[in-house]
Amino acid sequence: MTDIAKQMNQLRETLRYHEYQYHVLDEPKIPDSEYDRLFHQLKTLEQQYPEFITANSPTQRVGAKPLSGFSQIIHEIPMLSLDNAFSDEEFYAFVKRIQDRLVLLPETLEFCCEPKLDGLAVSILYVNGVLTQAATRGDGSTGEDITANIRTIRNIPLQLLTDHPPARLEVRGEVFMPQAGFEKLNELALAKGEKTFANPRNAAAGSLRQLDPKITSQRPLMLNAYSIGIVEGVDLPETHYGRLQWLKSIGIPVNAEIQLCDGVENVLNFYRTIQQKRPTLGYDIDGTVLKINDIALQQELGFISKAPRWAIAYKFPAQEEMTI
Ligand SMILES: NC(=O)n1nc(-c2ccco2)nc1N
Repeated sequence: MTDIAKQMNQLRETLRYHEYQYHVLDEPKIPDSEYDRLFHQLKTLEQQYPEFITANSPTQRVGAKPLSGFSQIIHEIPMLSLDNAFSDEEFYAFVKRIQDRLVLLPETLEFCCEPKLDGLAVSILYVNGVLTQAATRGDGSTGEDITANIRTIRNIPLQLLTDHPPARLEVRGEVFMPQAGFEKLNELALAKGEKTFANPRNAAAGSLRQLDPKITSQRPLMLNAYSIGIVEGVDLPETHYGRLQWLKSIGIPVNAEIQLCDGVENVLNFYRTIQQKRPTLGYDIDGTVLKINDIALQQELGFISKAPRWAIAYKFPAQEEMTI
């Protein structure tokens, strides 16, 4: 490989490292200006030596041309929906159903507790560590191919940060728009006499459904992963929390509020703590998702038709609708 090509690959690795530090660990090691300088340096070299451009270079996030439409993708593993609870009593009933079903009941039940992000569920497939395909949840069995738009989301890595990537890894998570970005987008739209969005969830959905990736690329979208679908060629941790930590270690952003809670009272404390923090999070949530942490127990409990027996969305009381 020529020295130029080596220099370009080195720049790509450096940029990927700093993207990880900034977007996943929230611990930037360099100022944005230095990142922009490195990015511009790589962009310039790629313009001078286009033969050395790689598909997953950090400069290749925005697709060339708009699509004429979205093709359909069938989910190999259906994307499940969640049963809801709206009170402590309904959560207790959910736990009792679990206790009644488990053959060997552990002393206490450990839950992985997560904020329930109010965005759009997506599925992102990495083949040998490279972002290859992405789809909306759709009806749970079939979704729309939004690969070109997902590639433009800055905190989603175009390739996994590991020397031993799994043959296939499907990351499932929520794409959302932070409130600050939503307000700025609506101000811009108002100033340009364009339509505004009623709420960040609609703004995220509208941005992901753009046929032109250049438009999506200008929208302040983020992903937080919350589960794994297809996985081949790697031994995963045996707990849900352990799997989320593993995703984070290979470059996938995971929500910072996620906690392990042992026993029902600690789970309810988490619910109330997140409810209190809700106005300060900077993004919309509509409750929490409380999951049995042990994978073997999840598998023993299985699903009722589409929803899992091992997880429940405990929602907050409806807020008065926002008026724009
Ligand atoms: N929306 C959201 O934040 N979700 N959704 C799940 C989920 C849906 C199905 C299994 O897990 N988990 C979280 N944190």
